[in-house]
Amino acid sequence: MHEDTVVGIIGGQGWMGRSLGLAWLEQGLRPPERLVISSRSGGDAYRDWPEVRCVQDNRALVDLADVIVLSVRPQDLERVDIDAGDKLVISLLAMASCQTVASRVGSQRVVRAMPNAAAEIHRGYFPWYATAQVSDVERRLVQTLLESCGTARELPKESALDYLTALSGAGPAYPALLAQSMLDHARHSGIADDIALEAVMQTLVGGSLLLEREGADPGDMVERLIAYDGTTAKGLRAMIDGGFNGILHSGLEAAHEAAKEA
Ligand SMILES: NC(=O)C1=CN([C@@H]2O[C@H](COP(=O)(O)OP(=O)(O)OC[C@H]3O[C@@H](n4cnc5c(N)ncnc54)[C@H](O)[C@@H]3O)[C@@H](O)[C@H]2O)C=CC1
Ligand SMILES: O=C(O)[C@@H]1CCC=N1
Repeated sequence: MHEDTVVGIIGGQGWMGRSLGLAWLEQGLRPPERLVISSRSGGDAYRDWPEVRCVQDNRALVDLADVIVLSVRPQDLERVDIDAGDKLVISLLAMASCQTVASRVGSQRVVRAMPNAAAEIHRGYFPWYATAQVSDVERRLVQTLLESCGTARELPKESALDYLTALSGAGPAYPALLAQSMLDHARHSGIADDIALEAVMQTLVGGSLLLEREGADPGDMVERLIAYDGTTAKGLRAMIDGGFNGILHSGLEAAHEAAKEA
């Protein structure tokens, strides 16, 4: 990335926009004077970076920026009235294809990326797809900008992004649902709230870190614990026989359907 490159984030005070913007500042990827933020809702996410330019007018942002990140809710896209010309536009929007974004912003150099909530702690997952007009140099820039908040991966086909919106885009919600269900059961089993919460959180975080370190197929761990044939196996068999996979898959399917552009 050229040292003079100015990056603008439309919606930069929002959850994903500020996750990226602050990561770039904290990691030195962009000096504050090379970052421009616009947001309809105001906000003070950049209060510690006074040289960051916060503007109200998206057209002013487009004039100032070389690369434009679009980080508004899908339903707000139609109100983003800009002409990005031949500039690179990186869209974080769910349910909005590259073609839809290109038609809206007036540039054919579009990247569509699908972040997730863990971007906030730089453990996100960013699959992304670029239109043919995006150059190799720009693709390297995109990869650098996105992996500031976790893991980023360029996809060969845009079509996978609808499914990944459901799988990884929404994904951080699934451990939260699992934790909530485990907590409910622990409390109904007479475990004190503080112990129940500590047990659930340590178990889910520790178990995830163990999976990450093992690096193996998670199914191997499931099979290994079933083969161990202890109390864990009794629980796993009851969950699997009780329809766990079917319920999870139906949820992923519902989210996938919702992610498809209308
Ligand atoms: N939050 C998440 O976990 C994920 C979000 N996404 C996508 O990221 C995008 C941003 O989502 P969030 O950051 O969660 O939303 P958010 O609601 O936190 O932030 C959106 C920001 O855009 C601003 N905005 C709206 N219209 C505007 C306009 N015309 N001009 C300038 N700013 C405007 C709002 O004021 C707000 O600050 C969405 O398209 C969403 O689908 C994708 C995956 C995960
Ligand atoms: O829930 C949503 O609509 C956004 C897009 C995928 C994850 N969060």
